[in-house]
Amino acid sequence: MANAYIQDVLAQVKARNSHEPEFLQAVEEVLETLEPVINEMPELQENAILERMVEPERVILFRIPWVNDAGKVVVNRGYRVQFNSALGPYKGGMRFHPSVNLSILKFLGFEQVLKNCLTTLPMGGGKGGSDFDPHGKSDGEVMRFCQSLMTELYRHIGTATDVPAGDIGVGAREIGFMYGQYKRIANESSGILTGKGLSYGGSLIRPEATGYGAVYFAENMLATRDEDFRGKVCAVSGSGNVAQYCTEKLNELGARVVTLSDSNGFIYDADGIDAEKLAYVMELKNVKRGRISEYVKKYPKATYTADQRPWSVKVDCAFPCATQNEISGKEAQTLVNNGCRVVSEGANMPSTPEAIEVFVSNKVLYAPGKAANAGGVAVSGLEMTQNAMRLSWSREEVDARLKEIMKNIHDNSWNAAKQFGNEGNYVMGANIAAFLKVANAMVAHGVV
Ligand SMILES: NC(=O)C1=CN([C@@H]2O[C@H](COP(=O)(O)OP(=O)(O)OC[C@H]3O[C@@H](n4cnc5c(N)ncnc54)[C@H](OP(=O)(O)O)[C@@H]3O)[C@@H](O)[C@H]2O)C=CC1
Ligand SMILES: O=C(O)CCC(=O)C(=O)O
Repeated sequence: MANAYIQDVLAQVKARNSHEPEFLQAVEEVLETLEPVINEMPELQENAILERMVEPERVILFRIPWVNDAGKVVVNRGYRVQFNSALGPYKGGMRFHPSVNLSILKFLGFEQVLKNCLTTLPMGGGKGGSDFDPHGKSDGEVMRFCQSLMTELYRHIGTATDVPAGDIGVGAREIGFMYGQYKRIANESSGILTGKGLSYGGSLIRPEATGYGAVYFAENMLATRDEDFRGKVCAVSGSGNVAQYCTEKLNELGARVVTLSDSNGFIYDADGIDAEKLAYVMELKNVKRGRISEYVKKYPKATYTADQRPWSVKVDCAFPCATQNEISGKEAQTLVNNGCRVVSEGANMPSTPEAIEVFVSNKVLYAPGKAANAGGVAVSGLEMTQNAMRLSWSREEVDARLKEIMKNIHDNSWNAAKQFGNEGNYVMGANIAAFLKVANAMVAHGVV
């Protein structure tokens, strides 16, 4: 990379955040694709736009004391990273997972700013969460934890300030508990969170949106080669919200999904995880809160491989829908060697830099998470719109809007890559399309 301004900023980011590997990875991945625009727009350097974009506007860190079922006081750490509000209120999920730290939330917040911009809806970017692990906790423990978290967080959020949502470990149950506590403290019913239940202001299709969106994006990529999903064999990783609805949509479009996973291993079902098997997985994961290994007891023709990810299986398409850095360079090469030609990221930053290099250099139709998984936050934006209008759209209407948004993100990313001489490179296209819009808004706002 030749551009001196980008190199200077990267060096500063590394010096200042040397203990934050995921954040550095996300920033480096974006900055190294921006050279063509930085070269053409000296005003960006004059306004220190890159320096400002890599620094969160605000980071809130707080303690979350709560009482477990044994009567013991437990203290977790809570965060909200309010990264960039140039385009609208901070918007992004809350993650509950023992691995949560500032590096992970800053990488997610940084990505969220660009992702939200791609949706074309007026949303800034943020992310938050806690090192709390919901696995193995009772509903009562999860409720007390969520109430304690919101008792601090409520003063930092608002419909025009910051609107959190779900992410890993935060689904309908957790959103409900957080919403209830917000309403109680603030004495108001408002669209303060998205991903809410339908009966109290949620949007139809929000639960499905991230998984469906990743498939819609891939459908658009396949269309550039006059192909569709019929008969395609697909690997999906994870077995949570995004993986479940990704599988549902792939089934609907005629593909055969042969894998799912969790943090302990993956299942392989050569016959395909059809609608009936998927309903079993949804009950297993969302209600019983069990492990994916239990699938093979119910469907003995399938196999379970402990401590492995599903990327060794021969597939046409891969949908990483679990977590960051879940595809190494070696695994990417295995996928490509086995004939995989489409990768659409339901998760945030699931491919390592080495894996991205393998996909791009082998001309895989590769959609980075900030483009491919933007459907979730897009429908969150639509939930905010419906809340503001105090009405609800039908399933068909929201799904049609989601499809249109995913097509626009695809086309805008494609066109930006083409304009800057790298046709077919969705990494560069998505980064440039989003960056330019955020940067221009920041220039317009002056030095803030
Ligand atoms: N929900 C949403 O709307 C959006 C989510 N995303 C991203 O999609 C991904 C999945 O989120 P979501 O489905 O909502 O989360 P869920 O909590 O519903 O599911 C997460 C899944 O990923 C697995 N997983 C989590 N951590 C790891 C790990 N370290 N190694 C292997 N597997 C892991 C979980 O397994 P286990 O149960 O063993 O932990 C589980 O199967 C995340 O990257 C998230 O940031 C992106 C956009 C929007
Ligand atoms: O719906 C939202 O606000 C955020 C979803 C999210 O966390 C993400 O896009 O990674």
